Amino acid sequence: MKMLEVKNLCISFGGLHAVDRFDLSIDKGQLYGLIGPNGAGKTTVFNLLTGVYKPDEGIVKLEGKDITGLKTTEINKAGVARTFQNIRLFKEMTVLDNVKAALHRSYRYQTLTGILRLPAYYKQEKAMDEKALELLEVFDLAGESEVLAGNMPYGKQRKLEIVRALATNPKLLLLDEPAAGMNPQETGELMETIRFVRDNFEVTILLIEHDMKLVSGICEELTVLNFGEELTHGKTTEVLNNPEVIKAYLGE
Ligand SMILES: Nc1ncnc2c1ncn2[C@@H]1O[C@H](COP(=O)(O)OP(=O)(O)OP(=O)(O)O)[C@@H](O)[C@H]1O
Repeated sequence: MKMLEVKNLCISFGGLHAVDRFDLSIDKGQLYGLIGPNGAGKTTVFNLLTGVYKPDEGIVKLEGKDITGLKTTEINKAGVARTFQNIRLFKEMTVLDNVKAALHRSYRYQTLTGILRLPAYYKQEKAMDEKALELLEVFDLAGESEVLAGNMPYGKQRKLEIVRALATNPKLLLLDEPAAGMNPQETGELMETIRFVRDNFEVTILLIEHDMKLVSGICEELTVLNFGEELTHGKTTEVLNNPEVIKAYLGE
């Protein structure tokens, strides 16, 4: 069974077909790329997959389960997590608390337990501390657990975003331009991190990226969007050598 199966996804804003008859099929454990020129509709696809927008038409299935049109929280619960083009961290909170905020979704105590600070509350807080630190250790961020997220270097903030997404225990991780604003060294480290995540967290990854070095370095297959429609899809090297794709990027 496919991890993600998208058929005939469509959404228009006014007269603009932002995403038009879009199909996507991703196997479990794949590292898949969604590329295309600026304004092609890539982020809109992510917004449709995560329930930010409801599609006008089409169907989205996660491991065979229809998740089309569900709310963002329901889709996250079903196993889809994402990061954003612009970093969205709680910059005034510590690195540890950022991860704990994401974990809260899976560790739910009764409101009263929290308000009255009953023993169950402390037990769960401790469990969350341990889980968050464990995750941070895996990503070599445990040493900075008490640092304010906004004070960390850019590359580490991006890494923390991925940790926060993983804290929700996803089957499918969507990364929106994870290398945006990174220097070549940070991008190189990010590629290692993404591969590591795929191999060690049993997660399937779909990423949007403009950095072709990253795309060709880690994506096994690609779909190219152009003006809201699929231009082509297939193995990464074949797609990147396709004259139509080169033309779309050069804007000829
Ligand atoms: N909420 C909205 N209302 C109106 N138009 C929108 C909305 N969201 C996206 N669009 C339009 O849909 C088109 C696709 O935008 P989108 O952000 O998905 O492109 P993209 O491929 O992610 O671009 P980039 O690579 O520059 O991030 C654009 O023309 C954009 O202006």
